[in-house]
Amino acid sequence: MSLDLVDVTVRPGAAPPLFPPLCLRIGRGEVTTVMGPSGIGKSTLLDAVAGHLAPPFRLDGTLTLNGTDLRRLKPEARRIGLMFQDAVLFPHLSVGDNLAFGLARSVRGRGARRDAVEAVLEQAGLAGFRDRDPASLSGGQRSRAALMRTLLADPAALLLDEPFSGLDAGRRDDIRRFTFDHIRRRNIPALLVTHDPQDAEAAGGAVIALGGAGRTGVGGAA
Ligand SMILES: Nc1ncnc2c1ncn2[C@@H]1O[C@H](COP(=O)(O)OP(=O)(O)OP(=O)(O)O)[C@@H](O)[C@H]1O
Repeated sequence: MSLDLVDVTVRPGAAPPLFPPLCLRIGRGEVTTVMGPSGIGKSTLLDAVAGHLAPPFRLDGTLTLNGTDLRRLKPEARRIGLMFQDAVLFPHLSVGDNLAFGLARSVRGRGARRDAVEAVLEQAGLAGFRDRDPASLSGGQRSRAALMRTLLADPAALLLDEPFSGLDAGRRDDIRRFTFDHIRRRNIPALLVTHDPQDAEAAGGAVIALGGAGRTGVGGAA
């Protein structure tokens, strides 16, 4: 059970690929970090995995999640959670309704949905915040709520694009630990894009430098 990339790269139309073919195997509960210079295509790689690649970009290579060919699936069928910098909560919904918005459709019934939201609020240290306006939360509280909203959708893998860079230094350590603990607890593979070596270190998994010469890769698929 893993997220596997075999000889994956992205081409803008007929132009050369943005980066040399990448091979990665990310096991359950593991976080692999992708680093590299600005413009090399890190965010575009995440778009490709999530299924949001827009023209003129084209994907080359093989992408599988737990053995399923992701390229055959529409984005919404891939069960991939996304977490970005400056996570945004819907301003017109309460914190609890924001989280319920992410809740997997498999959780049915008002009581069950409310219980699921209460449980993650508690895990996120946000017990009692259900009816609060998102604008009344600190940056760190908002980040935790946004991560929980993503996890409530019960993703089979998680993609993180500079998720901690909008946070002040004091908060960053807490949110990092919280995020990586949750990925391990959920036992899902995660792919992290960052410029911050401390993120890579805290992630604790393989670190890939995108944009070096030749084929790039780690893990069983390399
Ligand atoms: N229409 C296009 N045709 C050709 N190249 C394009 C087109 N649109 C974007 N690009 C290039 O594709 C690359 C996409 O970069 P991307 O945002 O994925 O990089 P990144 O590594 O995430 O950068 P950063 O670290 O700055 O966020 C850039 O080099 C950009 O110039």
